[in-house]
Amino acid sequence: MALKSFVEVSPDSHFPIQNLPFGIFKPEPGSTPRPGVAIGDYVLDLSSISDAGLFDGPFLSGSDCFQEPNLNKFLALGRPAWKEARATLQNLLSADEPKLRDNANLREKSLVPMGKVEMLLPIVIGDYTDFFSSMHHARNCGIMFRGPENAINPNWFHLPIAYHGRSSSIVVSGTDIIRPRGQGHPSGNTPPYFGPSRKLDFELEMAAVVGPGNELGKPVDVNEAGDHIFGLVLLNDWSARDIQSWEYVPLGPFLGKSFGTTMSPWIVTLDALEPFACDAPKQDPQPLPYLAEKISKNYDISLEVQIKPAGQEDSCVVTRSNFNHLYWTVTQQLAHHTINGCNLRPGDLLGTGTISGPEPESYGCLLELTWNGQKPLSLKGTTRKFLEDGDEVIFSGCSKGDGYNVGFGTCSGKILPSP
Ligand SMILES: O=C(O)/C=C/C(=O)CC(=O)CC(=O)O
Ligand SMILES: [Ca+2]
Ligand SMILES: [Mg+2]
Repeated sequence: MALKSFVEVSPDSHFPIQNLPFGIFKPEPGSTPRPGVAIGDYVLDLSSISDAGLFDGPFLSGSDCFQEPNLNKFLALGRPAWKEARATLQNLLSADEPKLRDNANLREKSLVPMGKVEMLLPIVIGDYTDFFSSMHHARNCGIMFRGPENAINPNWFHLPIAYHGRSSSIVVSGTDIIRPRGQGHPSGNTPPYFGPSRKLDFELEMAAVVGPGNELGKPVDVNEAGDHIFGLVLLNDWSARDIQSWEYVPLGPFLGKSFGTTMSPWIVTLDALEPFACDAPKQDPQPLPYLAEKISKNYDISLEVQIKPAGQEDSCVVTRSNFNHLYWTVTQQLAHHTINGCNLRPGDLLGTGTISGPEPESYGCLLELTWNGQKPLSLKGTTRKFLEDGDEVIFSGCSKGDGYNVGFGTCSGKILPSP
């Protein structure tokens, strides 16, 4: 029999008892931020569960990590504590456990309707790195930016490359994004222009949330890298393609990326995703030993992007992809990140890179979907080459199990005009 909660959860919910993603929320305006897990249409307040002494296992009974306004302290405790929290919460929320089910007072205090809460960024992000791990995305961008002969640089197949992103401009889903201004260069010998970006794009990504991290100078073994990843979120690496293509040679992404990055509020744990683990693509050539994993796995997570065009009621699906298209796994990314001795810290964020699949309907950004604006997309009565002011971009992600989902909810943002 599948595990069931006493909290009513509709069959299409992203948040059944099998999921229990972690976030930070305010139960009402003015109240202090606190950790919670999503269960159906409710958020379970972990600060009240902790106050009630219900985290009684060896790792969490003496900890005040659930009284914190972010999850960093909990992340630093590592996998044994994460597993204990999940087991405690699955037990407390299950249909046949009376402790919370039959305690009206505690239920009233700790179960808050999701419609009433404000979700915040769940972690303090010290450092944000964005990888480039979909071969399809790398090839398509390469053809457009560098020409078909050199579409993918030879190093790409030997190491998961990345750029250092900007953590200060990472915002939680629902935050508006102001169209960036910057320099662009139309073509040929014309001088550069300055103004609002004319090629504003989204990038469909996910990101790994780092747990305990490592000491400076001590790399993480690729086969132990999984223990350093708490979970995954949806991530939109908004990109201004005109600013990017003019500025980023030879040093890489800068102002074309750093004006905003949106993440979903719920961190879905790797433990919840384990039933959806699948083989990662075969890597050819074989990676060097420090990147060779005993078990190389991805997760089967269906991803979808919708655009709600300015002034319209309905949104249109513009692409459908899957996390399992990634060539480099998140554990290889993490191991590679630390191989030179670089230290990761609790709450660091590792973007996967744009997740494009092989078919044009599965490309992960407008640059690819419209082939740099050459083939506009039709969206119910209107068309788009790139994003316009007032457009809202909505990502969703979900793994479908036998009679239940493990989902991420949504990650959305609306474009506001440049000031
Ligand atoms: O092909 C390039 O030169 C750059 C592509 C990107 O936009 C970089 C990036 O954000 C990586 C990714 O999302 O996969
Ligand atoms: Ca990116
Ligand atoms: Mg960005």
